[in-house]
Amino acid sequence: MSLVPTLVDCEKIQEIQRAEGLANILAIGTATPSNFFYQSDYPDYYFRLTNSEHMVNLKQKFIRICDKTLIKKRHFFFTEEILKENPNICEYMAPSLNARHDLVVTELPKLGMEAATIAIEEWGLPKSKITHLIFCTTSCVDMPGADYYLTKLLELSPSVKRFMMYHQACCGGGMAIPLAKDLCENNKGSRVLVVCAEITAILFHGPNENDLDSLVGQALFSNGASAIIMGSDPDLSMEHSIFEIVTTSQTILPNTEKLLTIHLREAGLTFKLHKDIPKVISENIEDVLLHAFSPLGISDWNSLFWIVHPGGRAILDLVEQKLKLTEEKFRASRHVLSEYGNLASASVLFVIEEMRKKSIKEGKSTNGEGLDWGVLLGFGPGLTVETIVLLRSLPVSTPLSLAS
Ligand SMILES: CC(C)(COP(=O)(O)OP(=O)(O)OC[C@H]1O[C@@H](n2cnc3c(N)ncnc32)[C@H](O)[C@@H]1OP(=O)(O)O)[C@@H](O)C(=O)NCCC(=O)NCCSC(=O)/C=C/c1ccc(O)cc1
Repeated sequence: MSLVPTLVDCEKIQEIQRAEGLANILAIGTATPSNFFYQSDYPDYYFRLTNSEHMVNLKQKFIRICDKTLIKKRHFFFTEEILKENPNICEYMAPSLNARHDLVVTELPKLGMEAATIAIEEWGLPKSKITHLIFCTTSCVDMPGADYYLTKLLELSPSVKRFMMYHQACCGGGMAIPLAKDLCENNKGSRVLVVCAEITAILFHGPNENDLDSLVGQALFSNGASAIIMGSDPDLSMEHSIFEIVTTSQTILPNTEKLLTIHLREAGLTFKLHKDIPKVISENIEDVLLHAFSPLGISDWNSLFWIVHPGGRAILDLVEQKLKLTEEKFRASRHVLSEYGNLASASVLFVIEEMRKKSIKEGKSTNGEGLDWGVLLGFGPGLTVETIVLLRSLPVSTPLSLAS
């Protein structure tokens, strides 16, 4: 008798491996370093710390940029003490990659663990049920990676299947969800922990008159971690479904590869943020949405709830104007931008959490501000990638950890 499985057997095996339902978000956690600055105080701190007080005009420009961001505060891992011990990190483009990496590599999994622990606690099931881990960051590159150290810190099973997503920048969160969805839907019973953590110390640079893009970045980026647990076919006697992930898609915008570029150099991450990024995103956004939503017969953008990467105030303003959205549609994204700044890959999960929390607080009928359908948008480097995740928001059920 042959021991080689027949084609029919293989199909059966494949069928058994697949989940029945769509992937769901089952729990969320967020964390930030305790050290933070109010945006209004940041220009004084930044120019003093980098010994740049003599650049009077540039400081005035930085004050104007900070003011226009509509960011209220940002959390940072780097304290004044750490920066003073590492003057090369403050000096514009001085070789400093080793020092940055040595600081970030050990701290990043710890920050990720804080967010993951909150998500696991909310989920309420034993950690041994986590089958996959996706760790996403643009803050360092190392081996073994942050996924490995987080597995050890959380005491997950050594046979958890790990995926490390490096350097996807701001679309990282939006890219991790489609990967987790595929894992959930193709592996019956799997539970995927997604962690996005950023300690953007890797791109902290002193000011320079010839690098205004960097100056804009110094006014935007901040540190934090977010985590979600995803799974298909939730056991509703023990698990809460927050959002169902219906479809995902990704698009490269034409002729945009020079608009947002990020390079790993001896001085850390250097980047170009073209002034036209908000305009180009807004000009393309309707086509991207039509492509994603026309199969569902949805074209009234105000009928959706919106989880948009808070990349910068101007991006939110122009997209909102272009789609003729009412003011409250980007409330959750604007709130996250104001309270935390641009958290790169971790941002969109902060927005999901903010939307869910507010929906519960206001007694809405679904986690998506009382609406059934919504969209998640992430904007990434290039500007070559747009990621869209469609969500069907499920009825509000308050997890125990949020009930008080
Ligand atoms: C809040 C901004 C920065 C300023 O507001 P505004 O309404 O445009 O105001 P202004 O036009 O008056 O600009 C204020 C000043 O800033 C200058 N400026 C205005 N954008 C610029 C500019 N890209 N260049 C260089 N000068 C400028 C502008 O020229 C002006 O200078 P001045 O006339 O002397 O006051 C606004 O432009 C804005 O939100 N821009 C979008 C920012 C943006 O591209 N966000 C990034 C998306 S990508 C991302 O999220 C992640 C990247 C990432 C990267 C690395 C990682 O590790 C992880 C992640």
